[in-house]
Amino acid sequence: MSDVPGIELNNGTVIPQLGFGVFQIDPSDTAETVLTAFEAGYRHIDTAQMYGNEAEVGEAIAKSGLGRDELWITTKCNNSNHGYDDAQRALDESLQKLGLDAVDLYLIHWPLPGKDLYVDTWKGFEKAHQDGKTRTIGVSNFQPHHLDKLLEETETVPAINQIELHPHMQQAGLRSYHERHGIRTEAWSPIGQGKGLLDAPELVEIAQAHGKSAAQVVLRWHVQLGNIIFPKSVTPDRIRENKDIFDFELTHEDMQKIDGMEKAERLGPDPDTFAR
Ligand SMILES: NC(=O)C1=CN([C@@H]2O[C@H](COP(=O)(O)OP(=O)(O)OC[C@H]3O[C@@H](n4cnc5c(N)ncnc54)[C@H](OP(=O)(O)O)[C@@H]3O)[C@@H](O)[C@H]2O)C=CC1
Ligand SMILES: O=C1CO[C@H](CO)[C@@H](O)[C@@H]1O
Repeated sequence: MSDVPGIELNNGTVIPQLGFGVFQIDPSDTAETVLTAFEAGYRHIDTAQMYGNEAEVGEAIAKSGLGRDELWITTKCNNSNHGYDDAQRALDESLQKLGLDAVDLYLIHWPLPGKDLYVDTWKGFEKAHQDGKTRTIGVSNFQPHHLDKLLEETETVPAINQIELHPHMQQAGLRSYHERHGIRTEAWSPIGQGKGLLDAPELVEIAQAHGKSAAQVVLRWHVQLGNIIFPKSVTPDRIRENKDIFDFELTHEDMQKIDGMEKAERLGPDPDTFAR
């Protein structure tokens, strides 16, 4: 039995709240690193066509001996593949690389203001879902105005919006939009990419009080907020450490202290201008 809680989505499927992210893992290290994550008990992998390591994630899945129904695999449609037909072709390519008949979650990686094709792309996603190539469809880096347009012009409410979210970029407005519309929040760069954030005195103090690391405290803060997370690491001890977050609880005061760290400071691109 996995100790990772599941979160129910608006289509009734259940996603493991903790997964493993593989952005910036070199393809030559990916299969071994994902196998280390599987050994540590992770069952949810977050990859993307953009990351260039889907084939190696597929290699790890094949080698793991785990049943397909034990795993949650997410991938994302690359920015170069927006549009009704291209999005479906891109998913076919990802499935071939992953060695799967279907993924659990397919995401539009960025809304891409320059192209403004995300409504057509989403209709392609709806078709891919009907065709059984993905169990669930969602978006990433969407702002409320992008979501409004999908809700007005298409049939399916995204199950998930994957957005940059950590103590320095808490996204209160988007999170409450998601709650109002039954969309679950996935937090990318959940520990703020490690450096800097994890030295913050607030986190160090809370970590000492619980006998945990600052990374575990931040990940636990996400869990208690209901966010879905997939920290990345190539370091086996950290891979195990980041999963060891289900045996303690942050107090209301701890949560408030971390809430007070908000700076509205992005580490990644702004979705309203990012157009590549
Ligand atoms: N949809 C989108 O646009 C985006 C999605 N993502 C997704 O989110 C995932 C996670 O985000 P990412 O940007 O990688 O950032 P994370 O917040 O997961 O941080 C990863 C960094 O933190 C370090 N780290 C990991 N664990 C610890 C620890 N316990 N203590 C100290 N340092 C640690 C890692 O180092 P090391 O590896 O050396 O151990 C790495 O440098 C990605 O892999 C990807 O799947 C990310 C960006 C954008
Ligand atoms: O997933 C991703 C990883 O990070 C990149 C740089 O911030 C993003 O562009 C991309 O969306």
